[in-house]
Amino acid sequence: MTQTLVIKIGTSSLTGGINGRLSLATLAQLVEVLCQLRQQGDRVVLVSSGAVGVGAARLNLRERPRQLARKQAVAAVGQGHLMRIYDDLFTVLGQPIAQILLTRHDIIDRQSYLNAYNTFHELFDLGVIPIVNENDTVAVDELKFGDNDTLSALVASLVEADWLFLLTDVDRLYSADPRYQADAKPIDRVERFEELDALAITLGDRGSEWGTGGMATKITAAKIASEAGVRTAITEGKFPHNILKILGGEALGTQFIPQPKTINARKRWIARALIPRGELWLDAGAVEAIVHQGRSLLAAGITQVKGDFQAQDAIKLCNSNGEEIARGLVNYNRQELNQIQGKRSRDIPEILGYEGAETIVHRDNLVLGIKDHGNHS
Ligand SMILES: Nc1ncnc2c1ncn2[C@@H]1O[C@H](COP(=O)(O)OP(=O)(O)O)[C@@H](O)[C@H]1O
Ligand SMILES: N[C@@H](CCC(=O)OP(=O)(O)O)C(=O)O
Repeated sequence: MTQTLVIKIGTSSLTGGINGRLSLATLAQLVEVLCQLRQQGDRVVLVSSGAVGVGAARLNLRERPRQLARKQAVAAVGQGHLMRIYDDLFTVLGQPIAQILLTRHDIIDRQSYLNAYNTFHELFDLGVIPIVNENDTVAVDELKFGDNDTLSALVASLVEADWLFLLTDVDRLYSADPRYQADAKPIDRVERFEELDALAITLGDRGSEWGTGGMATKITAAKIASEAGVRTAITEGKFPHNILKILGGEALGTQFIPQPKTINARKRWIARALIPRGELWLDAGAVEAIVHQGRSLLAAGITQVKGDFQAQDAIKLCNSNGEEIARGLVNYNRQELNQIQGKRSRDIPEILGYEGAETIVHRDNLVLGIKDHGNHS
């Protein structure tokens, strides 16, 4: 059976050894495994970090640059170098590759998102392995993925992958960072994310010296992927053959069981690809109408408006305690909502002086049961 596989390799696995230089053995084995999967007929996407790390090594920098402009410049050096190495290795095995650099903005913009979808599918048809990274050189600070774990999960959701592999420098998730707690317990399988909350895992906020996200961003990625029906495995990048073993059914690494897909691709994009720009707090009647009766949100049930947003931005819908109960695309901007919150729909044209949408968030643009990810600490 043909499968779609997204494999993400972190900086910590790509660069090892002396002075953070590229770990050639790992790269060569990874390339071999990916070519094997391609030859079996699978569709393969590689999400590769390393632009900043490789750029820094190329420029003989001793530590990861912190300042944005410097990081962007170093990434520009590293990305080209990294692709050249990938192209050399894949060419040895006759495998064509492509470079796809994405920014958060490309994912937020529906048209760019759909274009990216079409490009991935054309590349699959052509038998190419796309290699994805964040377009670090142009990404603006407040609109960055920052770590490639989240990016890889959004790519897995976009291409409707069967599997997401997160290759890192530990063999699996533990109850605590194994670098500091020798007795940390390994976690092999996660059926439901509530189990992780119950285990009270400690993840830290930063990974190894060159990595960015640590385990917290990997869990967030696994949640996003799982919601999109994608099975996720965290495993050690040093042993790329583990990918084949896991696909063959071996219980290696930490494997996250996907949830049944309950929302369509467009609603997944609203819920996870977009960044909410504001909040609408609702009274009990409005909560009941949207949660239990599947209705659109009308102005009458809005009690508070927060944030600064434009029409068609994503916003959070919250109950009277401020807990998020849904997310959606809003039909009015902040100033308009200040005027019409709590008002009857039929009075809106007179208040605003023009005919607007009847609903504030239409039910086709509304996603229920949303929880903010990444609340592990
Ligand atoms: N609970 C945990 N289980 C496993 N590893 C953890 C945990 N908490 C923190 N870590 C650390 O996360 C690191 C991997 O993250 P990171 O360096 O960002 O990797 P990558 O570059 O692969 O994204 C590991 O080296 C490990 O020390
Ligand atoms: N886009 C960045 C990724 C940053 C990064 O280090 O990510 P990761 O190693 O996956 O935690 C790069 O290529 O350097």
